[in-house]
Amino acid sequence: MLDALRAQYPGWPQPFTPPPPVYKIVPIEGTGLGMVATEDIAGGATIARERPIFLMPRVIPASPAERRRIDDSVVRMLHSENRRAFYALKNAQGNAAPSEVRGIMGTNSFEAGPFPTYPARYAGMARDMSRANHSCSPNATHSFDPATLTHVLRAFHSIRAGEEVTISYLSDTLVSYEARQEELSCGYHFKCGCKVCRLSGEARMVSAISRRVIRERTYPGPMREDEAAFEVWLSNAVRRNASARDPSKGMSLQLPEMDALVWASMEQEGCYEPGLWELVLERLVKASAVLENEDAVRHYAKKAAELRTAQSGSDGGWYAVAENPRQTEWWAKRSM
Ligand SMILES: C[S@@+](CC[C@H](N)C(=O)[O-])C[C@H]1O[C@@H](n2cnc3c(N)ncnc32)[C@H](O)[C@@H]1O
Repeated sequence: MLDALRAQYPGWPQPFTPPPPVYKIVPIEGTGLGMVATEDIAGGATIARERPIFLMPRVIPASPAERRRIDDSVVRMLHSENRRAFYALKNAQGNAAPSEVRGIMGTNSFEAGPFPTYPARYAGMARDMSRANHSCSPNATHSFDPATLTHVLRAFHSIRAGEEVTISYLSDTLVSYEARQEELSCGYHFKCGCKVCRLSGEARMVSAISRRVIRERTYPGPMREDEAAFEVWLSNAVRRNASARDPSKGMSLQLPEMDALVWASMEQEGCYEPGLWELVLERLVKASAVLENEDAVRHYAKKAAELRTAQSGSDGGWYAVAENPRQTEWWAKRSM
């Protein structure tokens, strides 16, 4: 695996420069320690980049006793500073874990990899990043950069100084309140009191429905329907060219309805479903360009740039669209 990494990333692991600190680790009521922004952080910006204290395959074909010996010897081999940092991390699993090392790993590890030619899933812990608490409406997301062998934390959207930086521990944030609590209670031994879980009555119902709307649009059938609906919207927009431009004729066009609803739900819930948000934003950008609404193109393209950067480290060309709405091929398509 190391040879494959060196072949793919010359000079592996490539050096990296830790970004200037924009957070501090402080006690947060009801959660132990947490990460708080010390200055305003822009959407897509890197909050932290750290090498893991150590990496370990998630699954090792070994008996429980052997696994325990392997875990303990890995931690024993660490540099004393890293060993101290590791044992200082929270063990929320206590006696429910087979050992202290496994309890700390289970509480704090992030996904690491994938590594070329090696399919195993790895877990890595980070001194600061592992202090980030959970929210069902997180403002940051974790990724792993194999080239520099670093964990990276980036902001989904702008975070104000003094705001807590949160990530999601859930395998799926779009499930119900009860299902979310169950996963967090089994895996991390806490009852979530984030702003979404504190909602009650009608507000909780609206949140649940919004999450269901997002979930439903990720299925292949609805995905095809939304793509088809956009084509219909587009041909209507082109057909109604002249009258649609003149609001006095009562023909002003709205953005494609389902895309506008799904995007509003994603923003409200802070759930940017990979594989869906970019399709939705792309259609909203195209539709806004067709309607020659420069501000709307800028707005949606900037959101796409921030999310793409947060999830992958590169904006995918969205900032160029945000800067030059009139240069997109969709601009004024109606009048062509
Ligand atoms: C990875 S640690 C996060 C850092 C931890 N708060 C600390 O003091 O080191 C995960 C643990 O933090 C606590 N925690 C994280 N998010 C929480 C939340 N939303 N509500 C309550 N406790 C939370 C739980 O004890 C959880 O098992």
